[in-house]
Amino acid sequence: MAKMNGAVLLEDADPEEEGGPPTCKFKQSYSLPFFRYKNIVLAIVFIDGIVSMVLWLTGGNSNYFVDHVSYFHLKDSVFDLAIMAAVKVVTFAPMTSYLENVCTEQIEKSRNRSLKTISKTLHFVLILLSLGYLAFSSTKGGLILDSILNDTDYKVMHPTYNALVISAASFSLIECGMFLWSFQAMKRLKVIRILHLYNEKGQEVREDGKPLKKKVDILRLIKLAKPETVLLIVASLALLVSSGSQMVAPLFFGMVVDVAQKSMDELNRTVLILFVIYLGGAFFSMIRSWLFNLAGQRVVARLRKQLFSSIIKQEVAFFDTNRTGELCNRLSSDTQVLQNAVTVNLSMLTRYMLQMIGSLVFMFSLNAALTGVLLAVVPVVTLGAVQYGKFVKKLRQDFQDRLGDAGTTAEESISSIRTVRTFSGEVKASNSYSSDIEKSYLVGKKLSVALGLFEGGVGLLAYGAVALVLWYGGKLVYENSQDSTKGVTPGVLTAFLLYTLQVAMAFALMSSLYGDFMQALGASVRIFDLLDRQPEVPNEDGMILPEMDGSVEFQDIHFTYPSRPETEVIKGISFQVKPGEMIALVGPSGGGKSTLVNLIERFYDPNSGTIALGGQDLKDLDPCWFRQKISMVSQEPTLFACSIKENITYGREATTEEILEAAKQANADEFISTFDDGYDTLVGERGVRLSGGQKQRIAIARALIMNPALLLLDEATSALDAESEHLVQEAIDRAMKARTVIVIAHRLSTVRNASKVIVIDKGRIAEMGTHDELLALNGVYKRLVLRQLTAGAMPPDNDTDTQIDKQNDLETSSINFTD
Ligand SMILES: Nc1ncnc2c1ncn2[C@@H]1O[C@H](COP(=O)(O)OP(=O)(O)OP(=O)(O)O)[C@@H](O)[C@H]1O
Repeated sequence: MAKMNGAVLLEDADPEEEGGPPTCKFKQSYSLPFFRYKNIVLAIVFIDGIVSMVLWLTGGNSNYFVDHVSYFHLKDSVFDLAIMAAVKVVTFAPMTSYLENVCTEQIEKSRNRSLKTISKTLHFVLILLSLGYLAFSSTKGGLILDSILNDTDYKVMHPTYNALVISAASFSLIECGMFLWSFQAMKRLKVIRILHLYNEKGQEVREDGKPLKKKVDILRLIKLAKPETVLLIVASLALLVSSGSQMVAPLFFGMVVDVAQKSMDELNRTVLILFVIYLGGAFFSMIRSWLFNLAGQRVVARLRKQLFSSIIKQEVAFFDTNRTGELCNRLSSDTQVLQNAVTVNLSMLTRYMLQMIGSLVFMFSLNAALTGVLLAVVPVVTLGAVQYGKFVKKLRQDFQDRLGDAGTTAEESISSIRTVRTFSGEVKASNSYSSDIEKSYLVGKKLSVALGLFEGGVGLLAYGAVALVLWYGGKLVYENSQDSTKGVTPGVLTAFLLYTLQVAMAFALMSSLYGDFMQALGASVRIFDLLDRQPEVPNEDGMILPEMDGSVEFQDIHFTYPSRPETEVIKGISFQVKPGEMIALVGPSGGGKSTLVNLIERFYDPNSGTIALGGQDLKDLDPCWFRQKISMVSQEPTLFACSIKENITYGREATTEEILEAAKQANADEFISTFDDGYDTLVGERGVRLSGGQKQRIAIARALIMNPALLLLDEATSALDAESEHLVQEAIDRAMKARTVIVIAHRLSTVRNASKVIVIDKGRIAEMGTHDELLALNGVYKRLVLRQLTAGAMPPDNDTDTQIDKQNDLETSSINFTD
């Protein structure tokens, strides 16, 4: 058994033993909650030790102390009790800890005899010891009490010594009770222990395998601002000065009230000082606010950059399960919440705390009794605010989540505006967004009431305190007017009231900051989760081959999409593509052709089997490097919202000549030249300002400029008009020359030219061979061809060859090899 930071790892536990861990695909470990028997006992024993020592050391005078040690007497000395408390700490604390360890181990190895014996002995010794301490302290207490009552010569001890005797007896009684209960408490360990599950990457997961949300890490949250330390130090100094001015100002305010009754000169001087204090305060407030906000902006900019690079590095499967809108929300609103939390809110918190503490110090110095009246209400307000704050935090979190959902819905509709328009989906989209917003509004409504009650409640209590102070202060001013040695002057009361207002305001604002902090803590969990996430498929590191010939080999590949783990999509596929070959993948829709292409790009890793590229296992190669050697042209290429030139050079930097050459090869130069801005023409979001055929030709140019060793091609099925299709096809044919090509084929001409045709059906290779060989097989391939040729009707077998011959004349026409 191994132990780590209080957590007991059970993965090594002996499976022979009864009570061993249940078989589970995750690694398991247990930890114990903090509030448990052992820690309570330790707390009691330590408090006993500290209280006894303090009572002993602070009682009597030094002679008394020496007398007690050197001339020990059971009824006159308490030295023995102090030593007893110390001995308790050094015996009970390690023994109880050891007992807990033994009993935890016993849960897994309940038949282990030696563990049983050790735990029984420990229980027994602890009970015996505690009974002994109880007997001693109570006997001593009884004897002293008897002497006080009946022995007239008995010299009563110092009060703290008497307190020590009472405390020793009481603590011994509590400890004895605790140890008598230890059998039961240790049995409960099995029930109270917390199970932790870890996946193979060491991430803590829930039972369903999903990663467990990490707890809030406040220290890490604050560390975000570490690079701004200098800025924050200067800002904090400014904060100190501005808070200082705020703290002394009421004092001078009070003085003004008092001196106004005496002399005009003094009044002028005091008001001038007050003015200078306010001026200085305003200047430093400005510096404070500027620097804290600046630090906040820098933190959030850095955080956003880090977060985006973490998101963009994630494996493709991550984006199958995480919605774009949700991720964008993390980037925009969650980071915004954090910006305020780690800088501005932190500064406000410090400011209000300083304001509160400073004001209270001044208030005490002005009048302790008045301050006492004020402080009587503070704990009530604090407790109420904290409890209510928790409730508000939950509501805020809920509100933020629902708002996030609405944002995602809006993003989806706006980014797919063409589809929305085509299907007249505006009303549907609006309804869907409205319904999401309605849900967030319902929570928002509750939140508004809760916030209102929160602020109102805290305000009522705070200003109630002010009213109380005013009444009591008024009484003191009245007393002062009757007898100048009593009570306080009106100036002191004024200053005091201002301080009270300051404390009340600081307190109320601090409680509203509490809500903001809670919101930031919630956001930080989500942000840190994303920041820490390691992509399952790495993007860098690995071998770089001296040369890449573009050959590909699949060996018994099985694959399941992580977002749909119950369906195996590829079921044991093996094939080889030699350098320079052109392989056509054909088969019914949903058979798994695109999935094979995704696997070559290592968008996903197969469940089993190996894929070799250039003769080397794909997993050993540097993904960044090999992806440079592969180009992919899909049916519906995505362009970025920048210029044509920038789109063509997306994969690598290129000279103007290279760009022109690639565009010419891709039959794109001609139409680009007709645009006013030529290669600098902006293509719009996802290339919306271009036609389908134009987009495809730019995508081909983008692929060609990489001069790939392996070209992955998903032929366009139809969508294009004849002229456009011809231009695209010509570009594709040119692109396919002199390199290894794997094409998801939809055209008979492509298939006929292929070195090998692989028919993929339901995740398996149904047939493999040349066009002619497959036709001769008279199987799936032939049926696919014929179904297309005869518009779905199956012709009689003897007509087949004639029809194929006819079709061969129409080599350039498009064939859809789908069901
Ligand atoms: N990202 C994904 N997550 C989960 N399942 C997926 C994903 N992409 C594809 N699939 C499923 O995998 C199976 C194979 O899909 P694939 O796209 O490879 O088929 P295909 O042969 O290329 O089809 P088509 O010719 O229609 O493009 C389908 O059942 C599909 O639903």
